[in-house]
Amino acid sequence: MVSVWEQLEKKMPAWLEESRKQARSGNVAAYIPELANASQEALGITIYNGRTDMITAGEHDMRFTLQSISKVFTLLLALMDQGEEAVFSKVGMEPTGDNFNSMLKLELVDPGIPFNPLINAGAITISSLIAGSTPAEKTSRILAFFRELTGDPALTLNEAVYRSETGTAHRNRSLAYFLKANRVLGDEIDVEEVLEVYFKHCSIEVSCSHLARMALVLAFDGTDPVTRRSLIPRRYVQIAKTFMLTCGMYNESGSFAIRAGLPAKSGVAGGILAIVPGQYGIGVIGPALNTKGNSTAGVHLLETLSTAFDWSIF
Ligand SMILES: NC(=O)CC[C@H](N)C(=O)O
Repeated sequence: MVSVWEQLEKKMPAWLEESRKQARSGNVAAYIPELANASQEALGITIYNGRTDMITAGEHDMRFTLQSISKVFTLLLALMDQGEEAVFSKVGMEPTGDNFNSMLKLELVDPGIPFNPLINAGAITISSLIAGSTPAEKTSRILAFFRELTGDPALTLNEAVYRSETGTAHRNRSLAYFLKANRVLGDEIDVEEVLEVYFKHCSIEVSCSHLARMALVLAFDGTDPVTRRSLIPRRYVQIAKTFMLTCGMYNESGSFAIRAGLPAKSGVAGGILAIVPGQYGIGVIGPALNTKGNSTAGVHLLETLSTAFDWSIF
């Protein structure tokens, strides 16, 4: 009998080329000017089971920045640093149905805390909860954690993307000042310092294999199946995976849950990290985005795979 892994290896190139056609209907993010340089037609994927070689196809070697994908892992670090109660006194647990950078509900709903840690307002709040007395110390703890998860000691920031974002992030700045006004960021917290930590973790540069490796740790409940090291408590991974399912694809999380049924997180550079629990970690890059901010071709490819192998967790 042909195994799933063998079928994946065999069929992946054709599936990838089919999904690549979807890139034409999307647009590369341009609100962070540096991201606009990415190739519209690119699509790459890496799947890892922790035992054999990774399965790769397309432009899987392409480098891109994590952007919102980093939010899952800063949430995990904040949970490890502060515990569940402290974190959820500052951010909620509900999807918004609004865009990832929306300000709307911070004003409409009382108390004005961000609805969840995966929207920008929530992730900026999470940045303020990372242990460390300076932005440099917080950033280096984040980098150390991400290096451990990817097994890559050379993982680092893309400085050009960081500078490009920090120079143009008027909306994120207003979100952060709004959080300050709502006292979600307390008196002791400097808004610019929190934003520095946030923009820096969004600018960490990866390829699909890094995403697949990070996803694999979550797929195995926080214990790296390759090194057998326990990196994250299981309870926190459970929280992160639940957020990925309900909020990870922004306000497209519902239809992605119905069509693919996998915990996943996307970023505006076009990356998607997806988990097949207990089995695989998946990393995808496709810079052309749909109107919700998700990779058009990447979403199509993940939905194709999940349907073909009945991967939905439901
Ligand atoms: N959706 C995203 O990937 C957003 C992350 C990006 N750094 C921002 O704050 O706008």
